Amino acid sequence: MRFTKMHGAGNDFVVLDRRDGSPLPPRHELAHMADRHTGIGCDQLMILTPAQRPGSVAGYRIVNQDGSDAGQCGNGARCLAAWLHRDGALQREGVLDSPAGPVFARVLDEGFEVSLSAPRFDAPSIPMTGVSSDESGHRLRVGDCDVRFGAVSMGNPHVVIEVDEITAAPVELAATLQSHPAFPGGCNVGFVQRVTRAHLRLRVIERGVGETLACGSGACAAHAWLHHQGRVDEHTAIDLPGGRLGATWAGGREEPVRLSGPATFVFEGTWNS
Ligand SMILES: N[C@H](CCC[C@H](N)C(=O)O)C(=O)O
Repeated sequence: MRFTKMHGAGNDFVVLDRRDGSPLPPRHELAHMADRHTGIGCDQLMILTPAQRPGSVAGYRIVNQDGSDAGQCGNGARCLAAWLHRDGALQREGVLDSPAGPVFARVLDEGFEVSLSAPRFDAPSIPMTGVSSDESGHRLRVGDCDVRFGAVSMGNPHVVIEVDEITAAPVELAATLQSHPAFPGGCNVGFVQRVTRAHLRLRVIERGVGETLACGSGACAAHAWLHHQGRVDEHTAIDLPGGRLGATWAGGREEPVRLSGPATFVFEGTWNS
């Protein structure tokens, strides 16, 4: 089975081409491919599938390192745009059918951009239940801590916790939040430091993976949440441990969040199943 290893700001992927509609390998085999010790190693497998809508370039599915499905993956979508561009299937721009709906992909002079869905902040969209909320956000008791956070669906669930200093973020809270009954589908947990109205620092502990070097939908969620609170401008540069991403959203209810950044080819290979 041919595969391509890629990364976007250190968030790494195994890309499989199933645009011919052939069946996917079983889930345990996908998790084996993602394993960093006994497999190829990646945060997510990005699987190209046949287009679902007339005019779309391709569809895709996302499988986390632990074999679970995800509804969206911003950096993975950017890497697929780069893959399809190299393949000749995507010229300057085109639509990809993601599990969360259409994603508009664009080749930039430097890097690749995708327009993910409009952010959703309501509890059922996350999904999230049993938390106390006011206009400044949500709160949840986790052990001795009163955790205040934002919640955003980017097609996948994100908790956004603002911290004063990213190096001192209480990342150990993430595991408890991820398995908390308040989030029946689990969640990705981002810790964000607002440096200025146009510059953020972010770390994301991903559902189904652990801490990643970057998370595109997490970057969009952090930007959208802070913009929703009136605390950042329309565009932010977001520094993650693996590199810089850009997020753009001016607050329109149906306006997609745009995510830009690098998409890099690492190697091609054959997996012997
Ligand atoms: N790395 C991805 C997110 C994967 C999402 C996944 N961990 C989940 O929602 O379960 C990104 O760039 O958006």
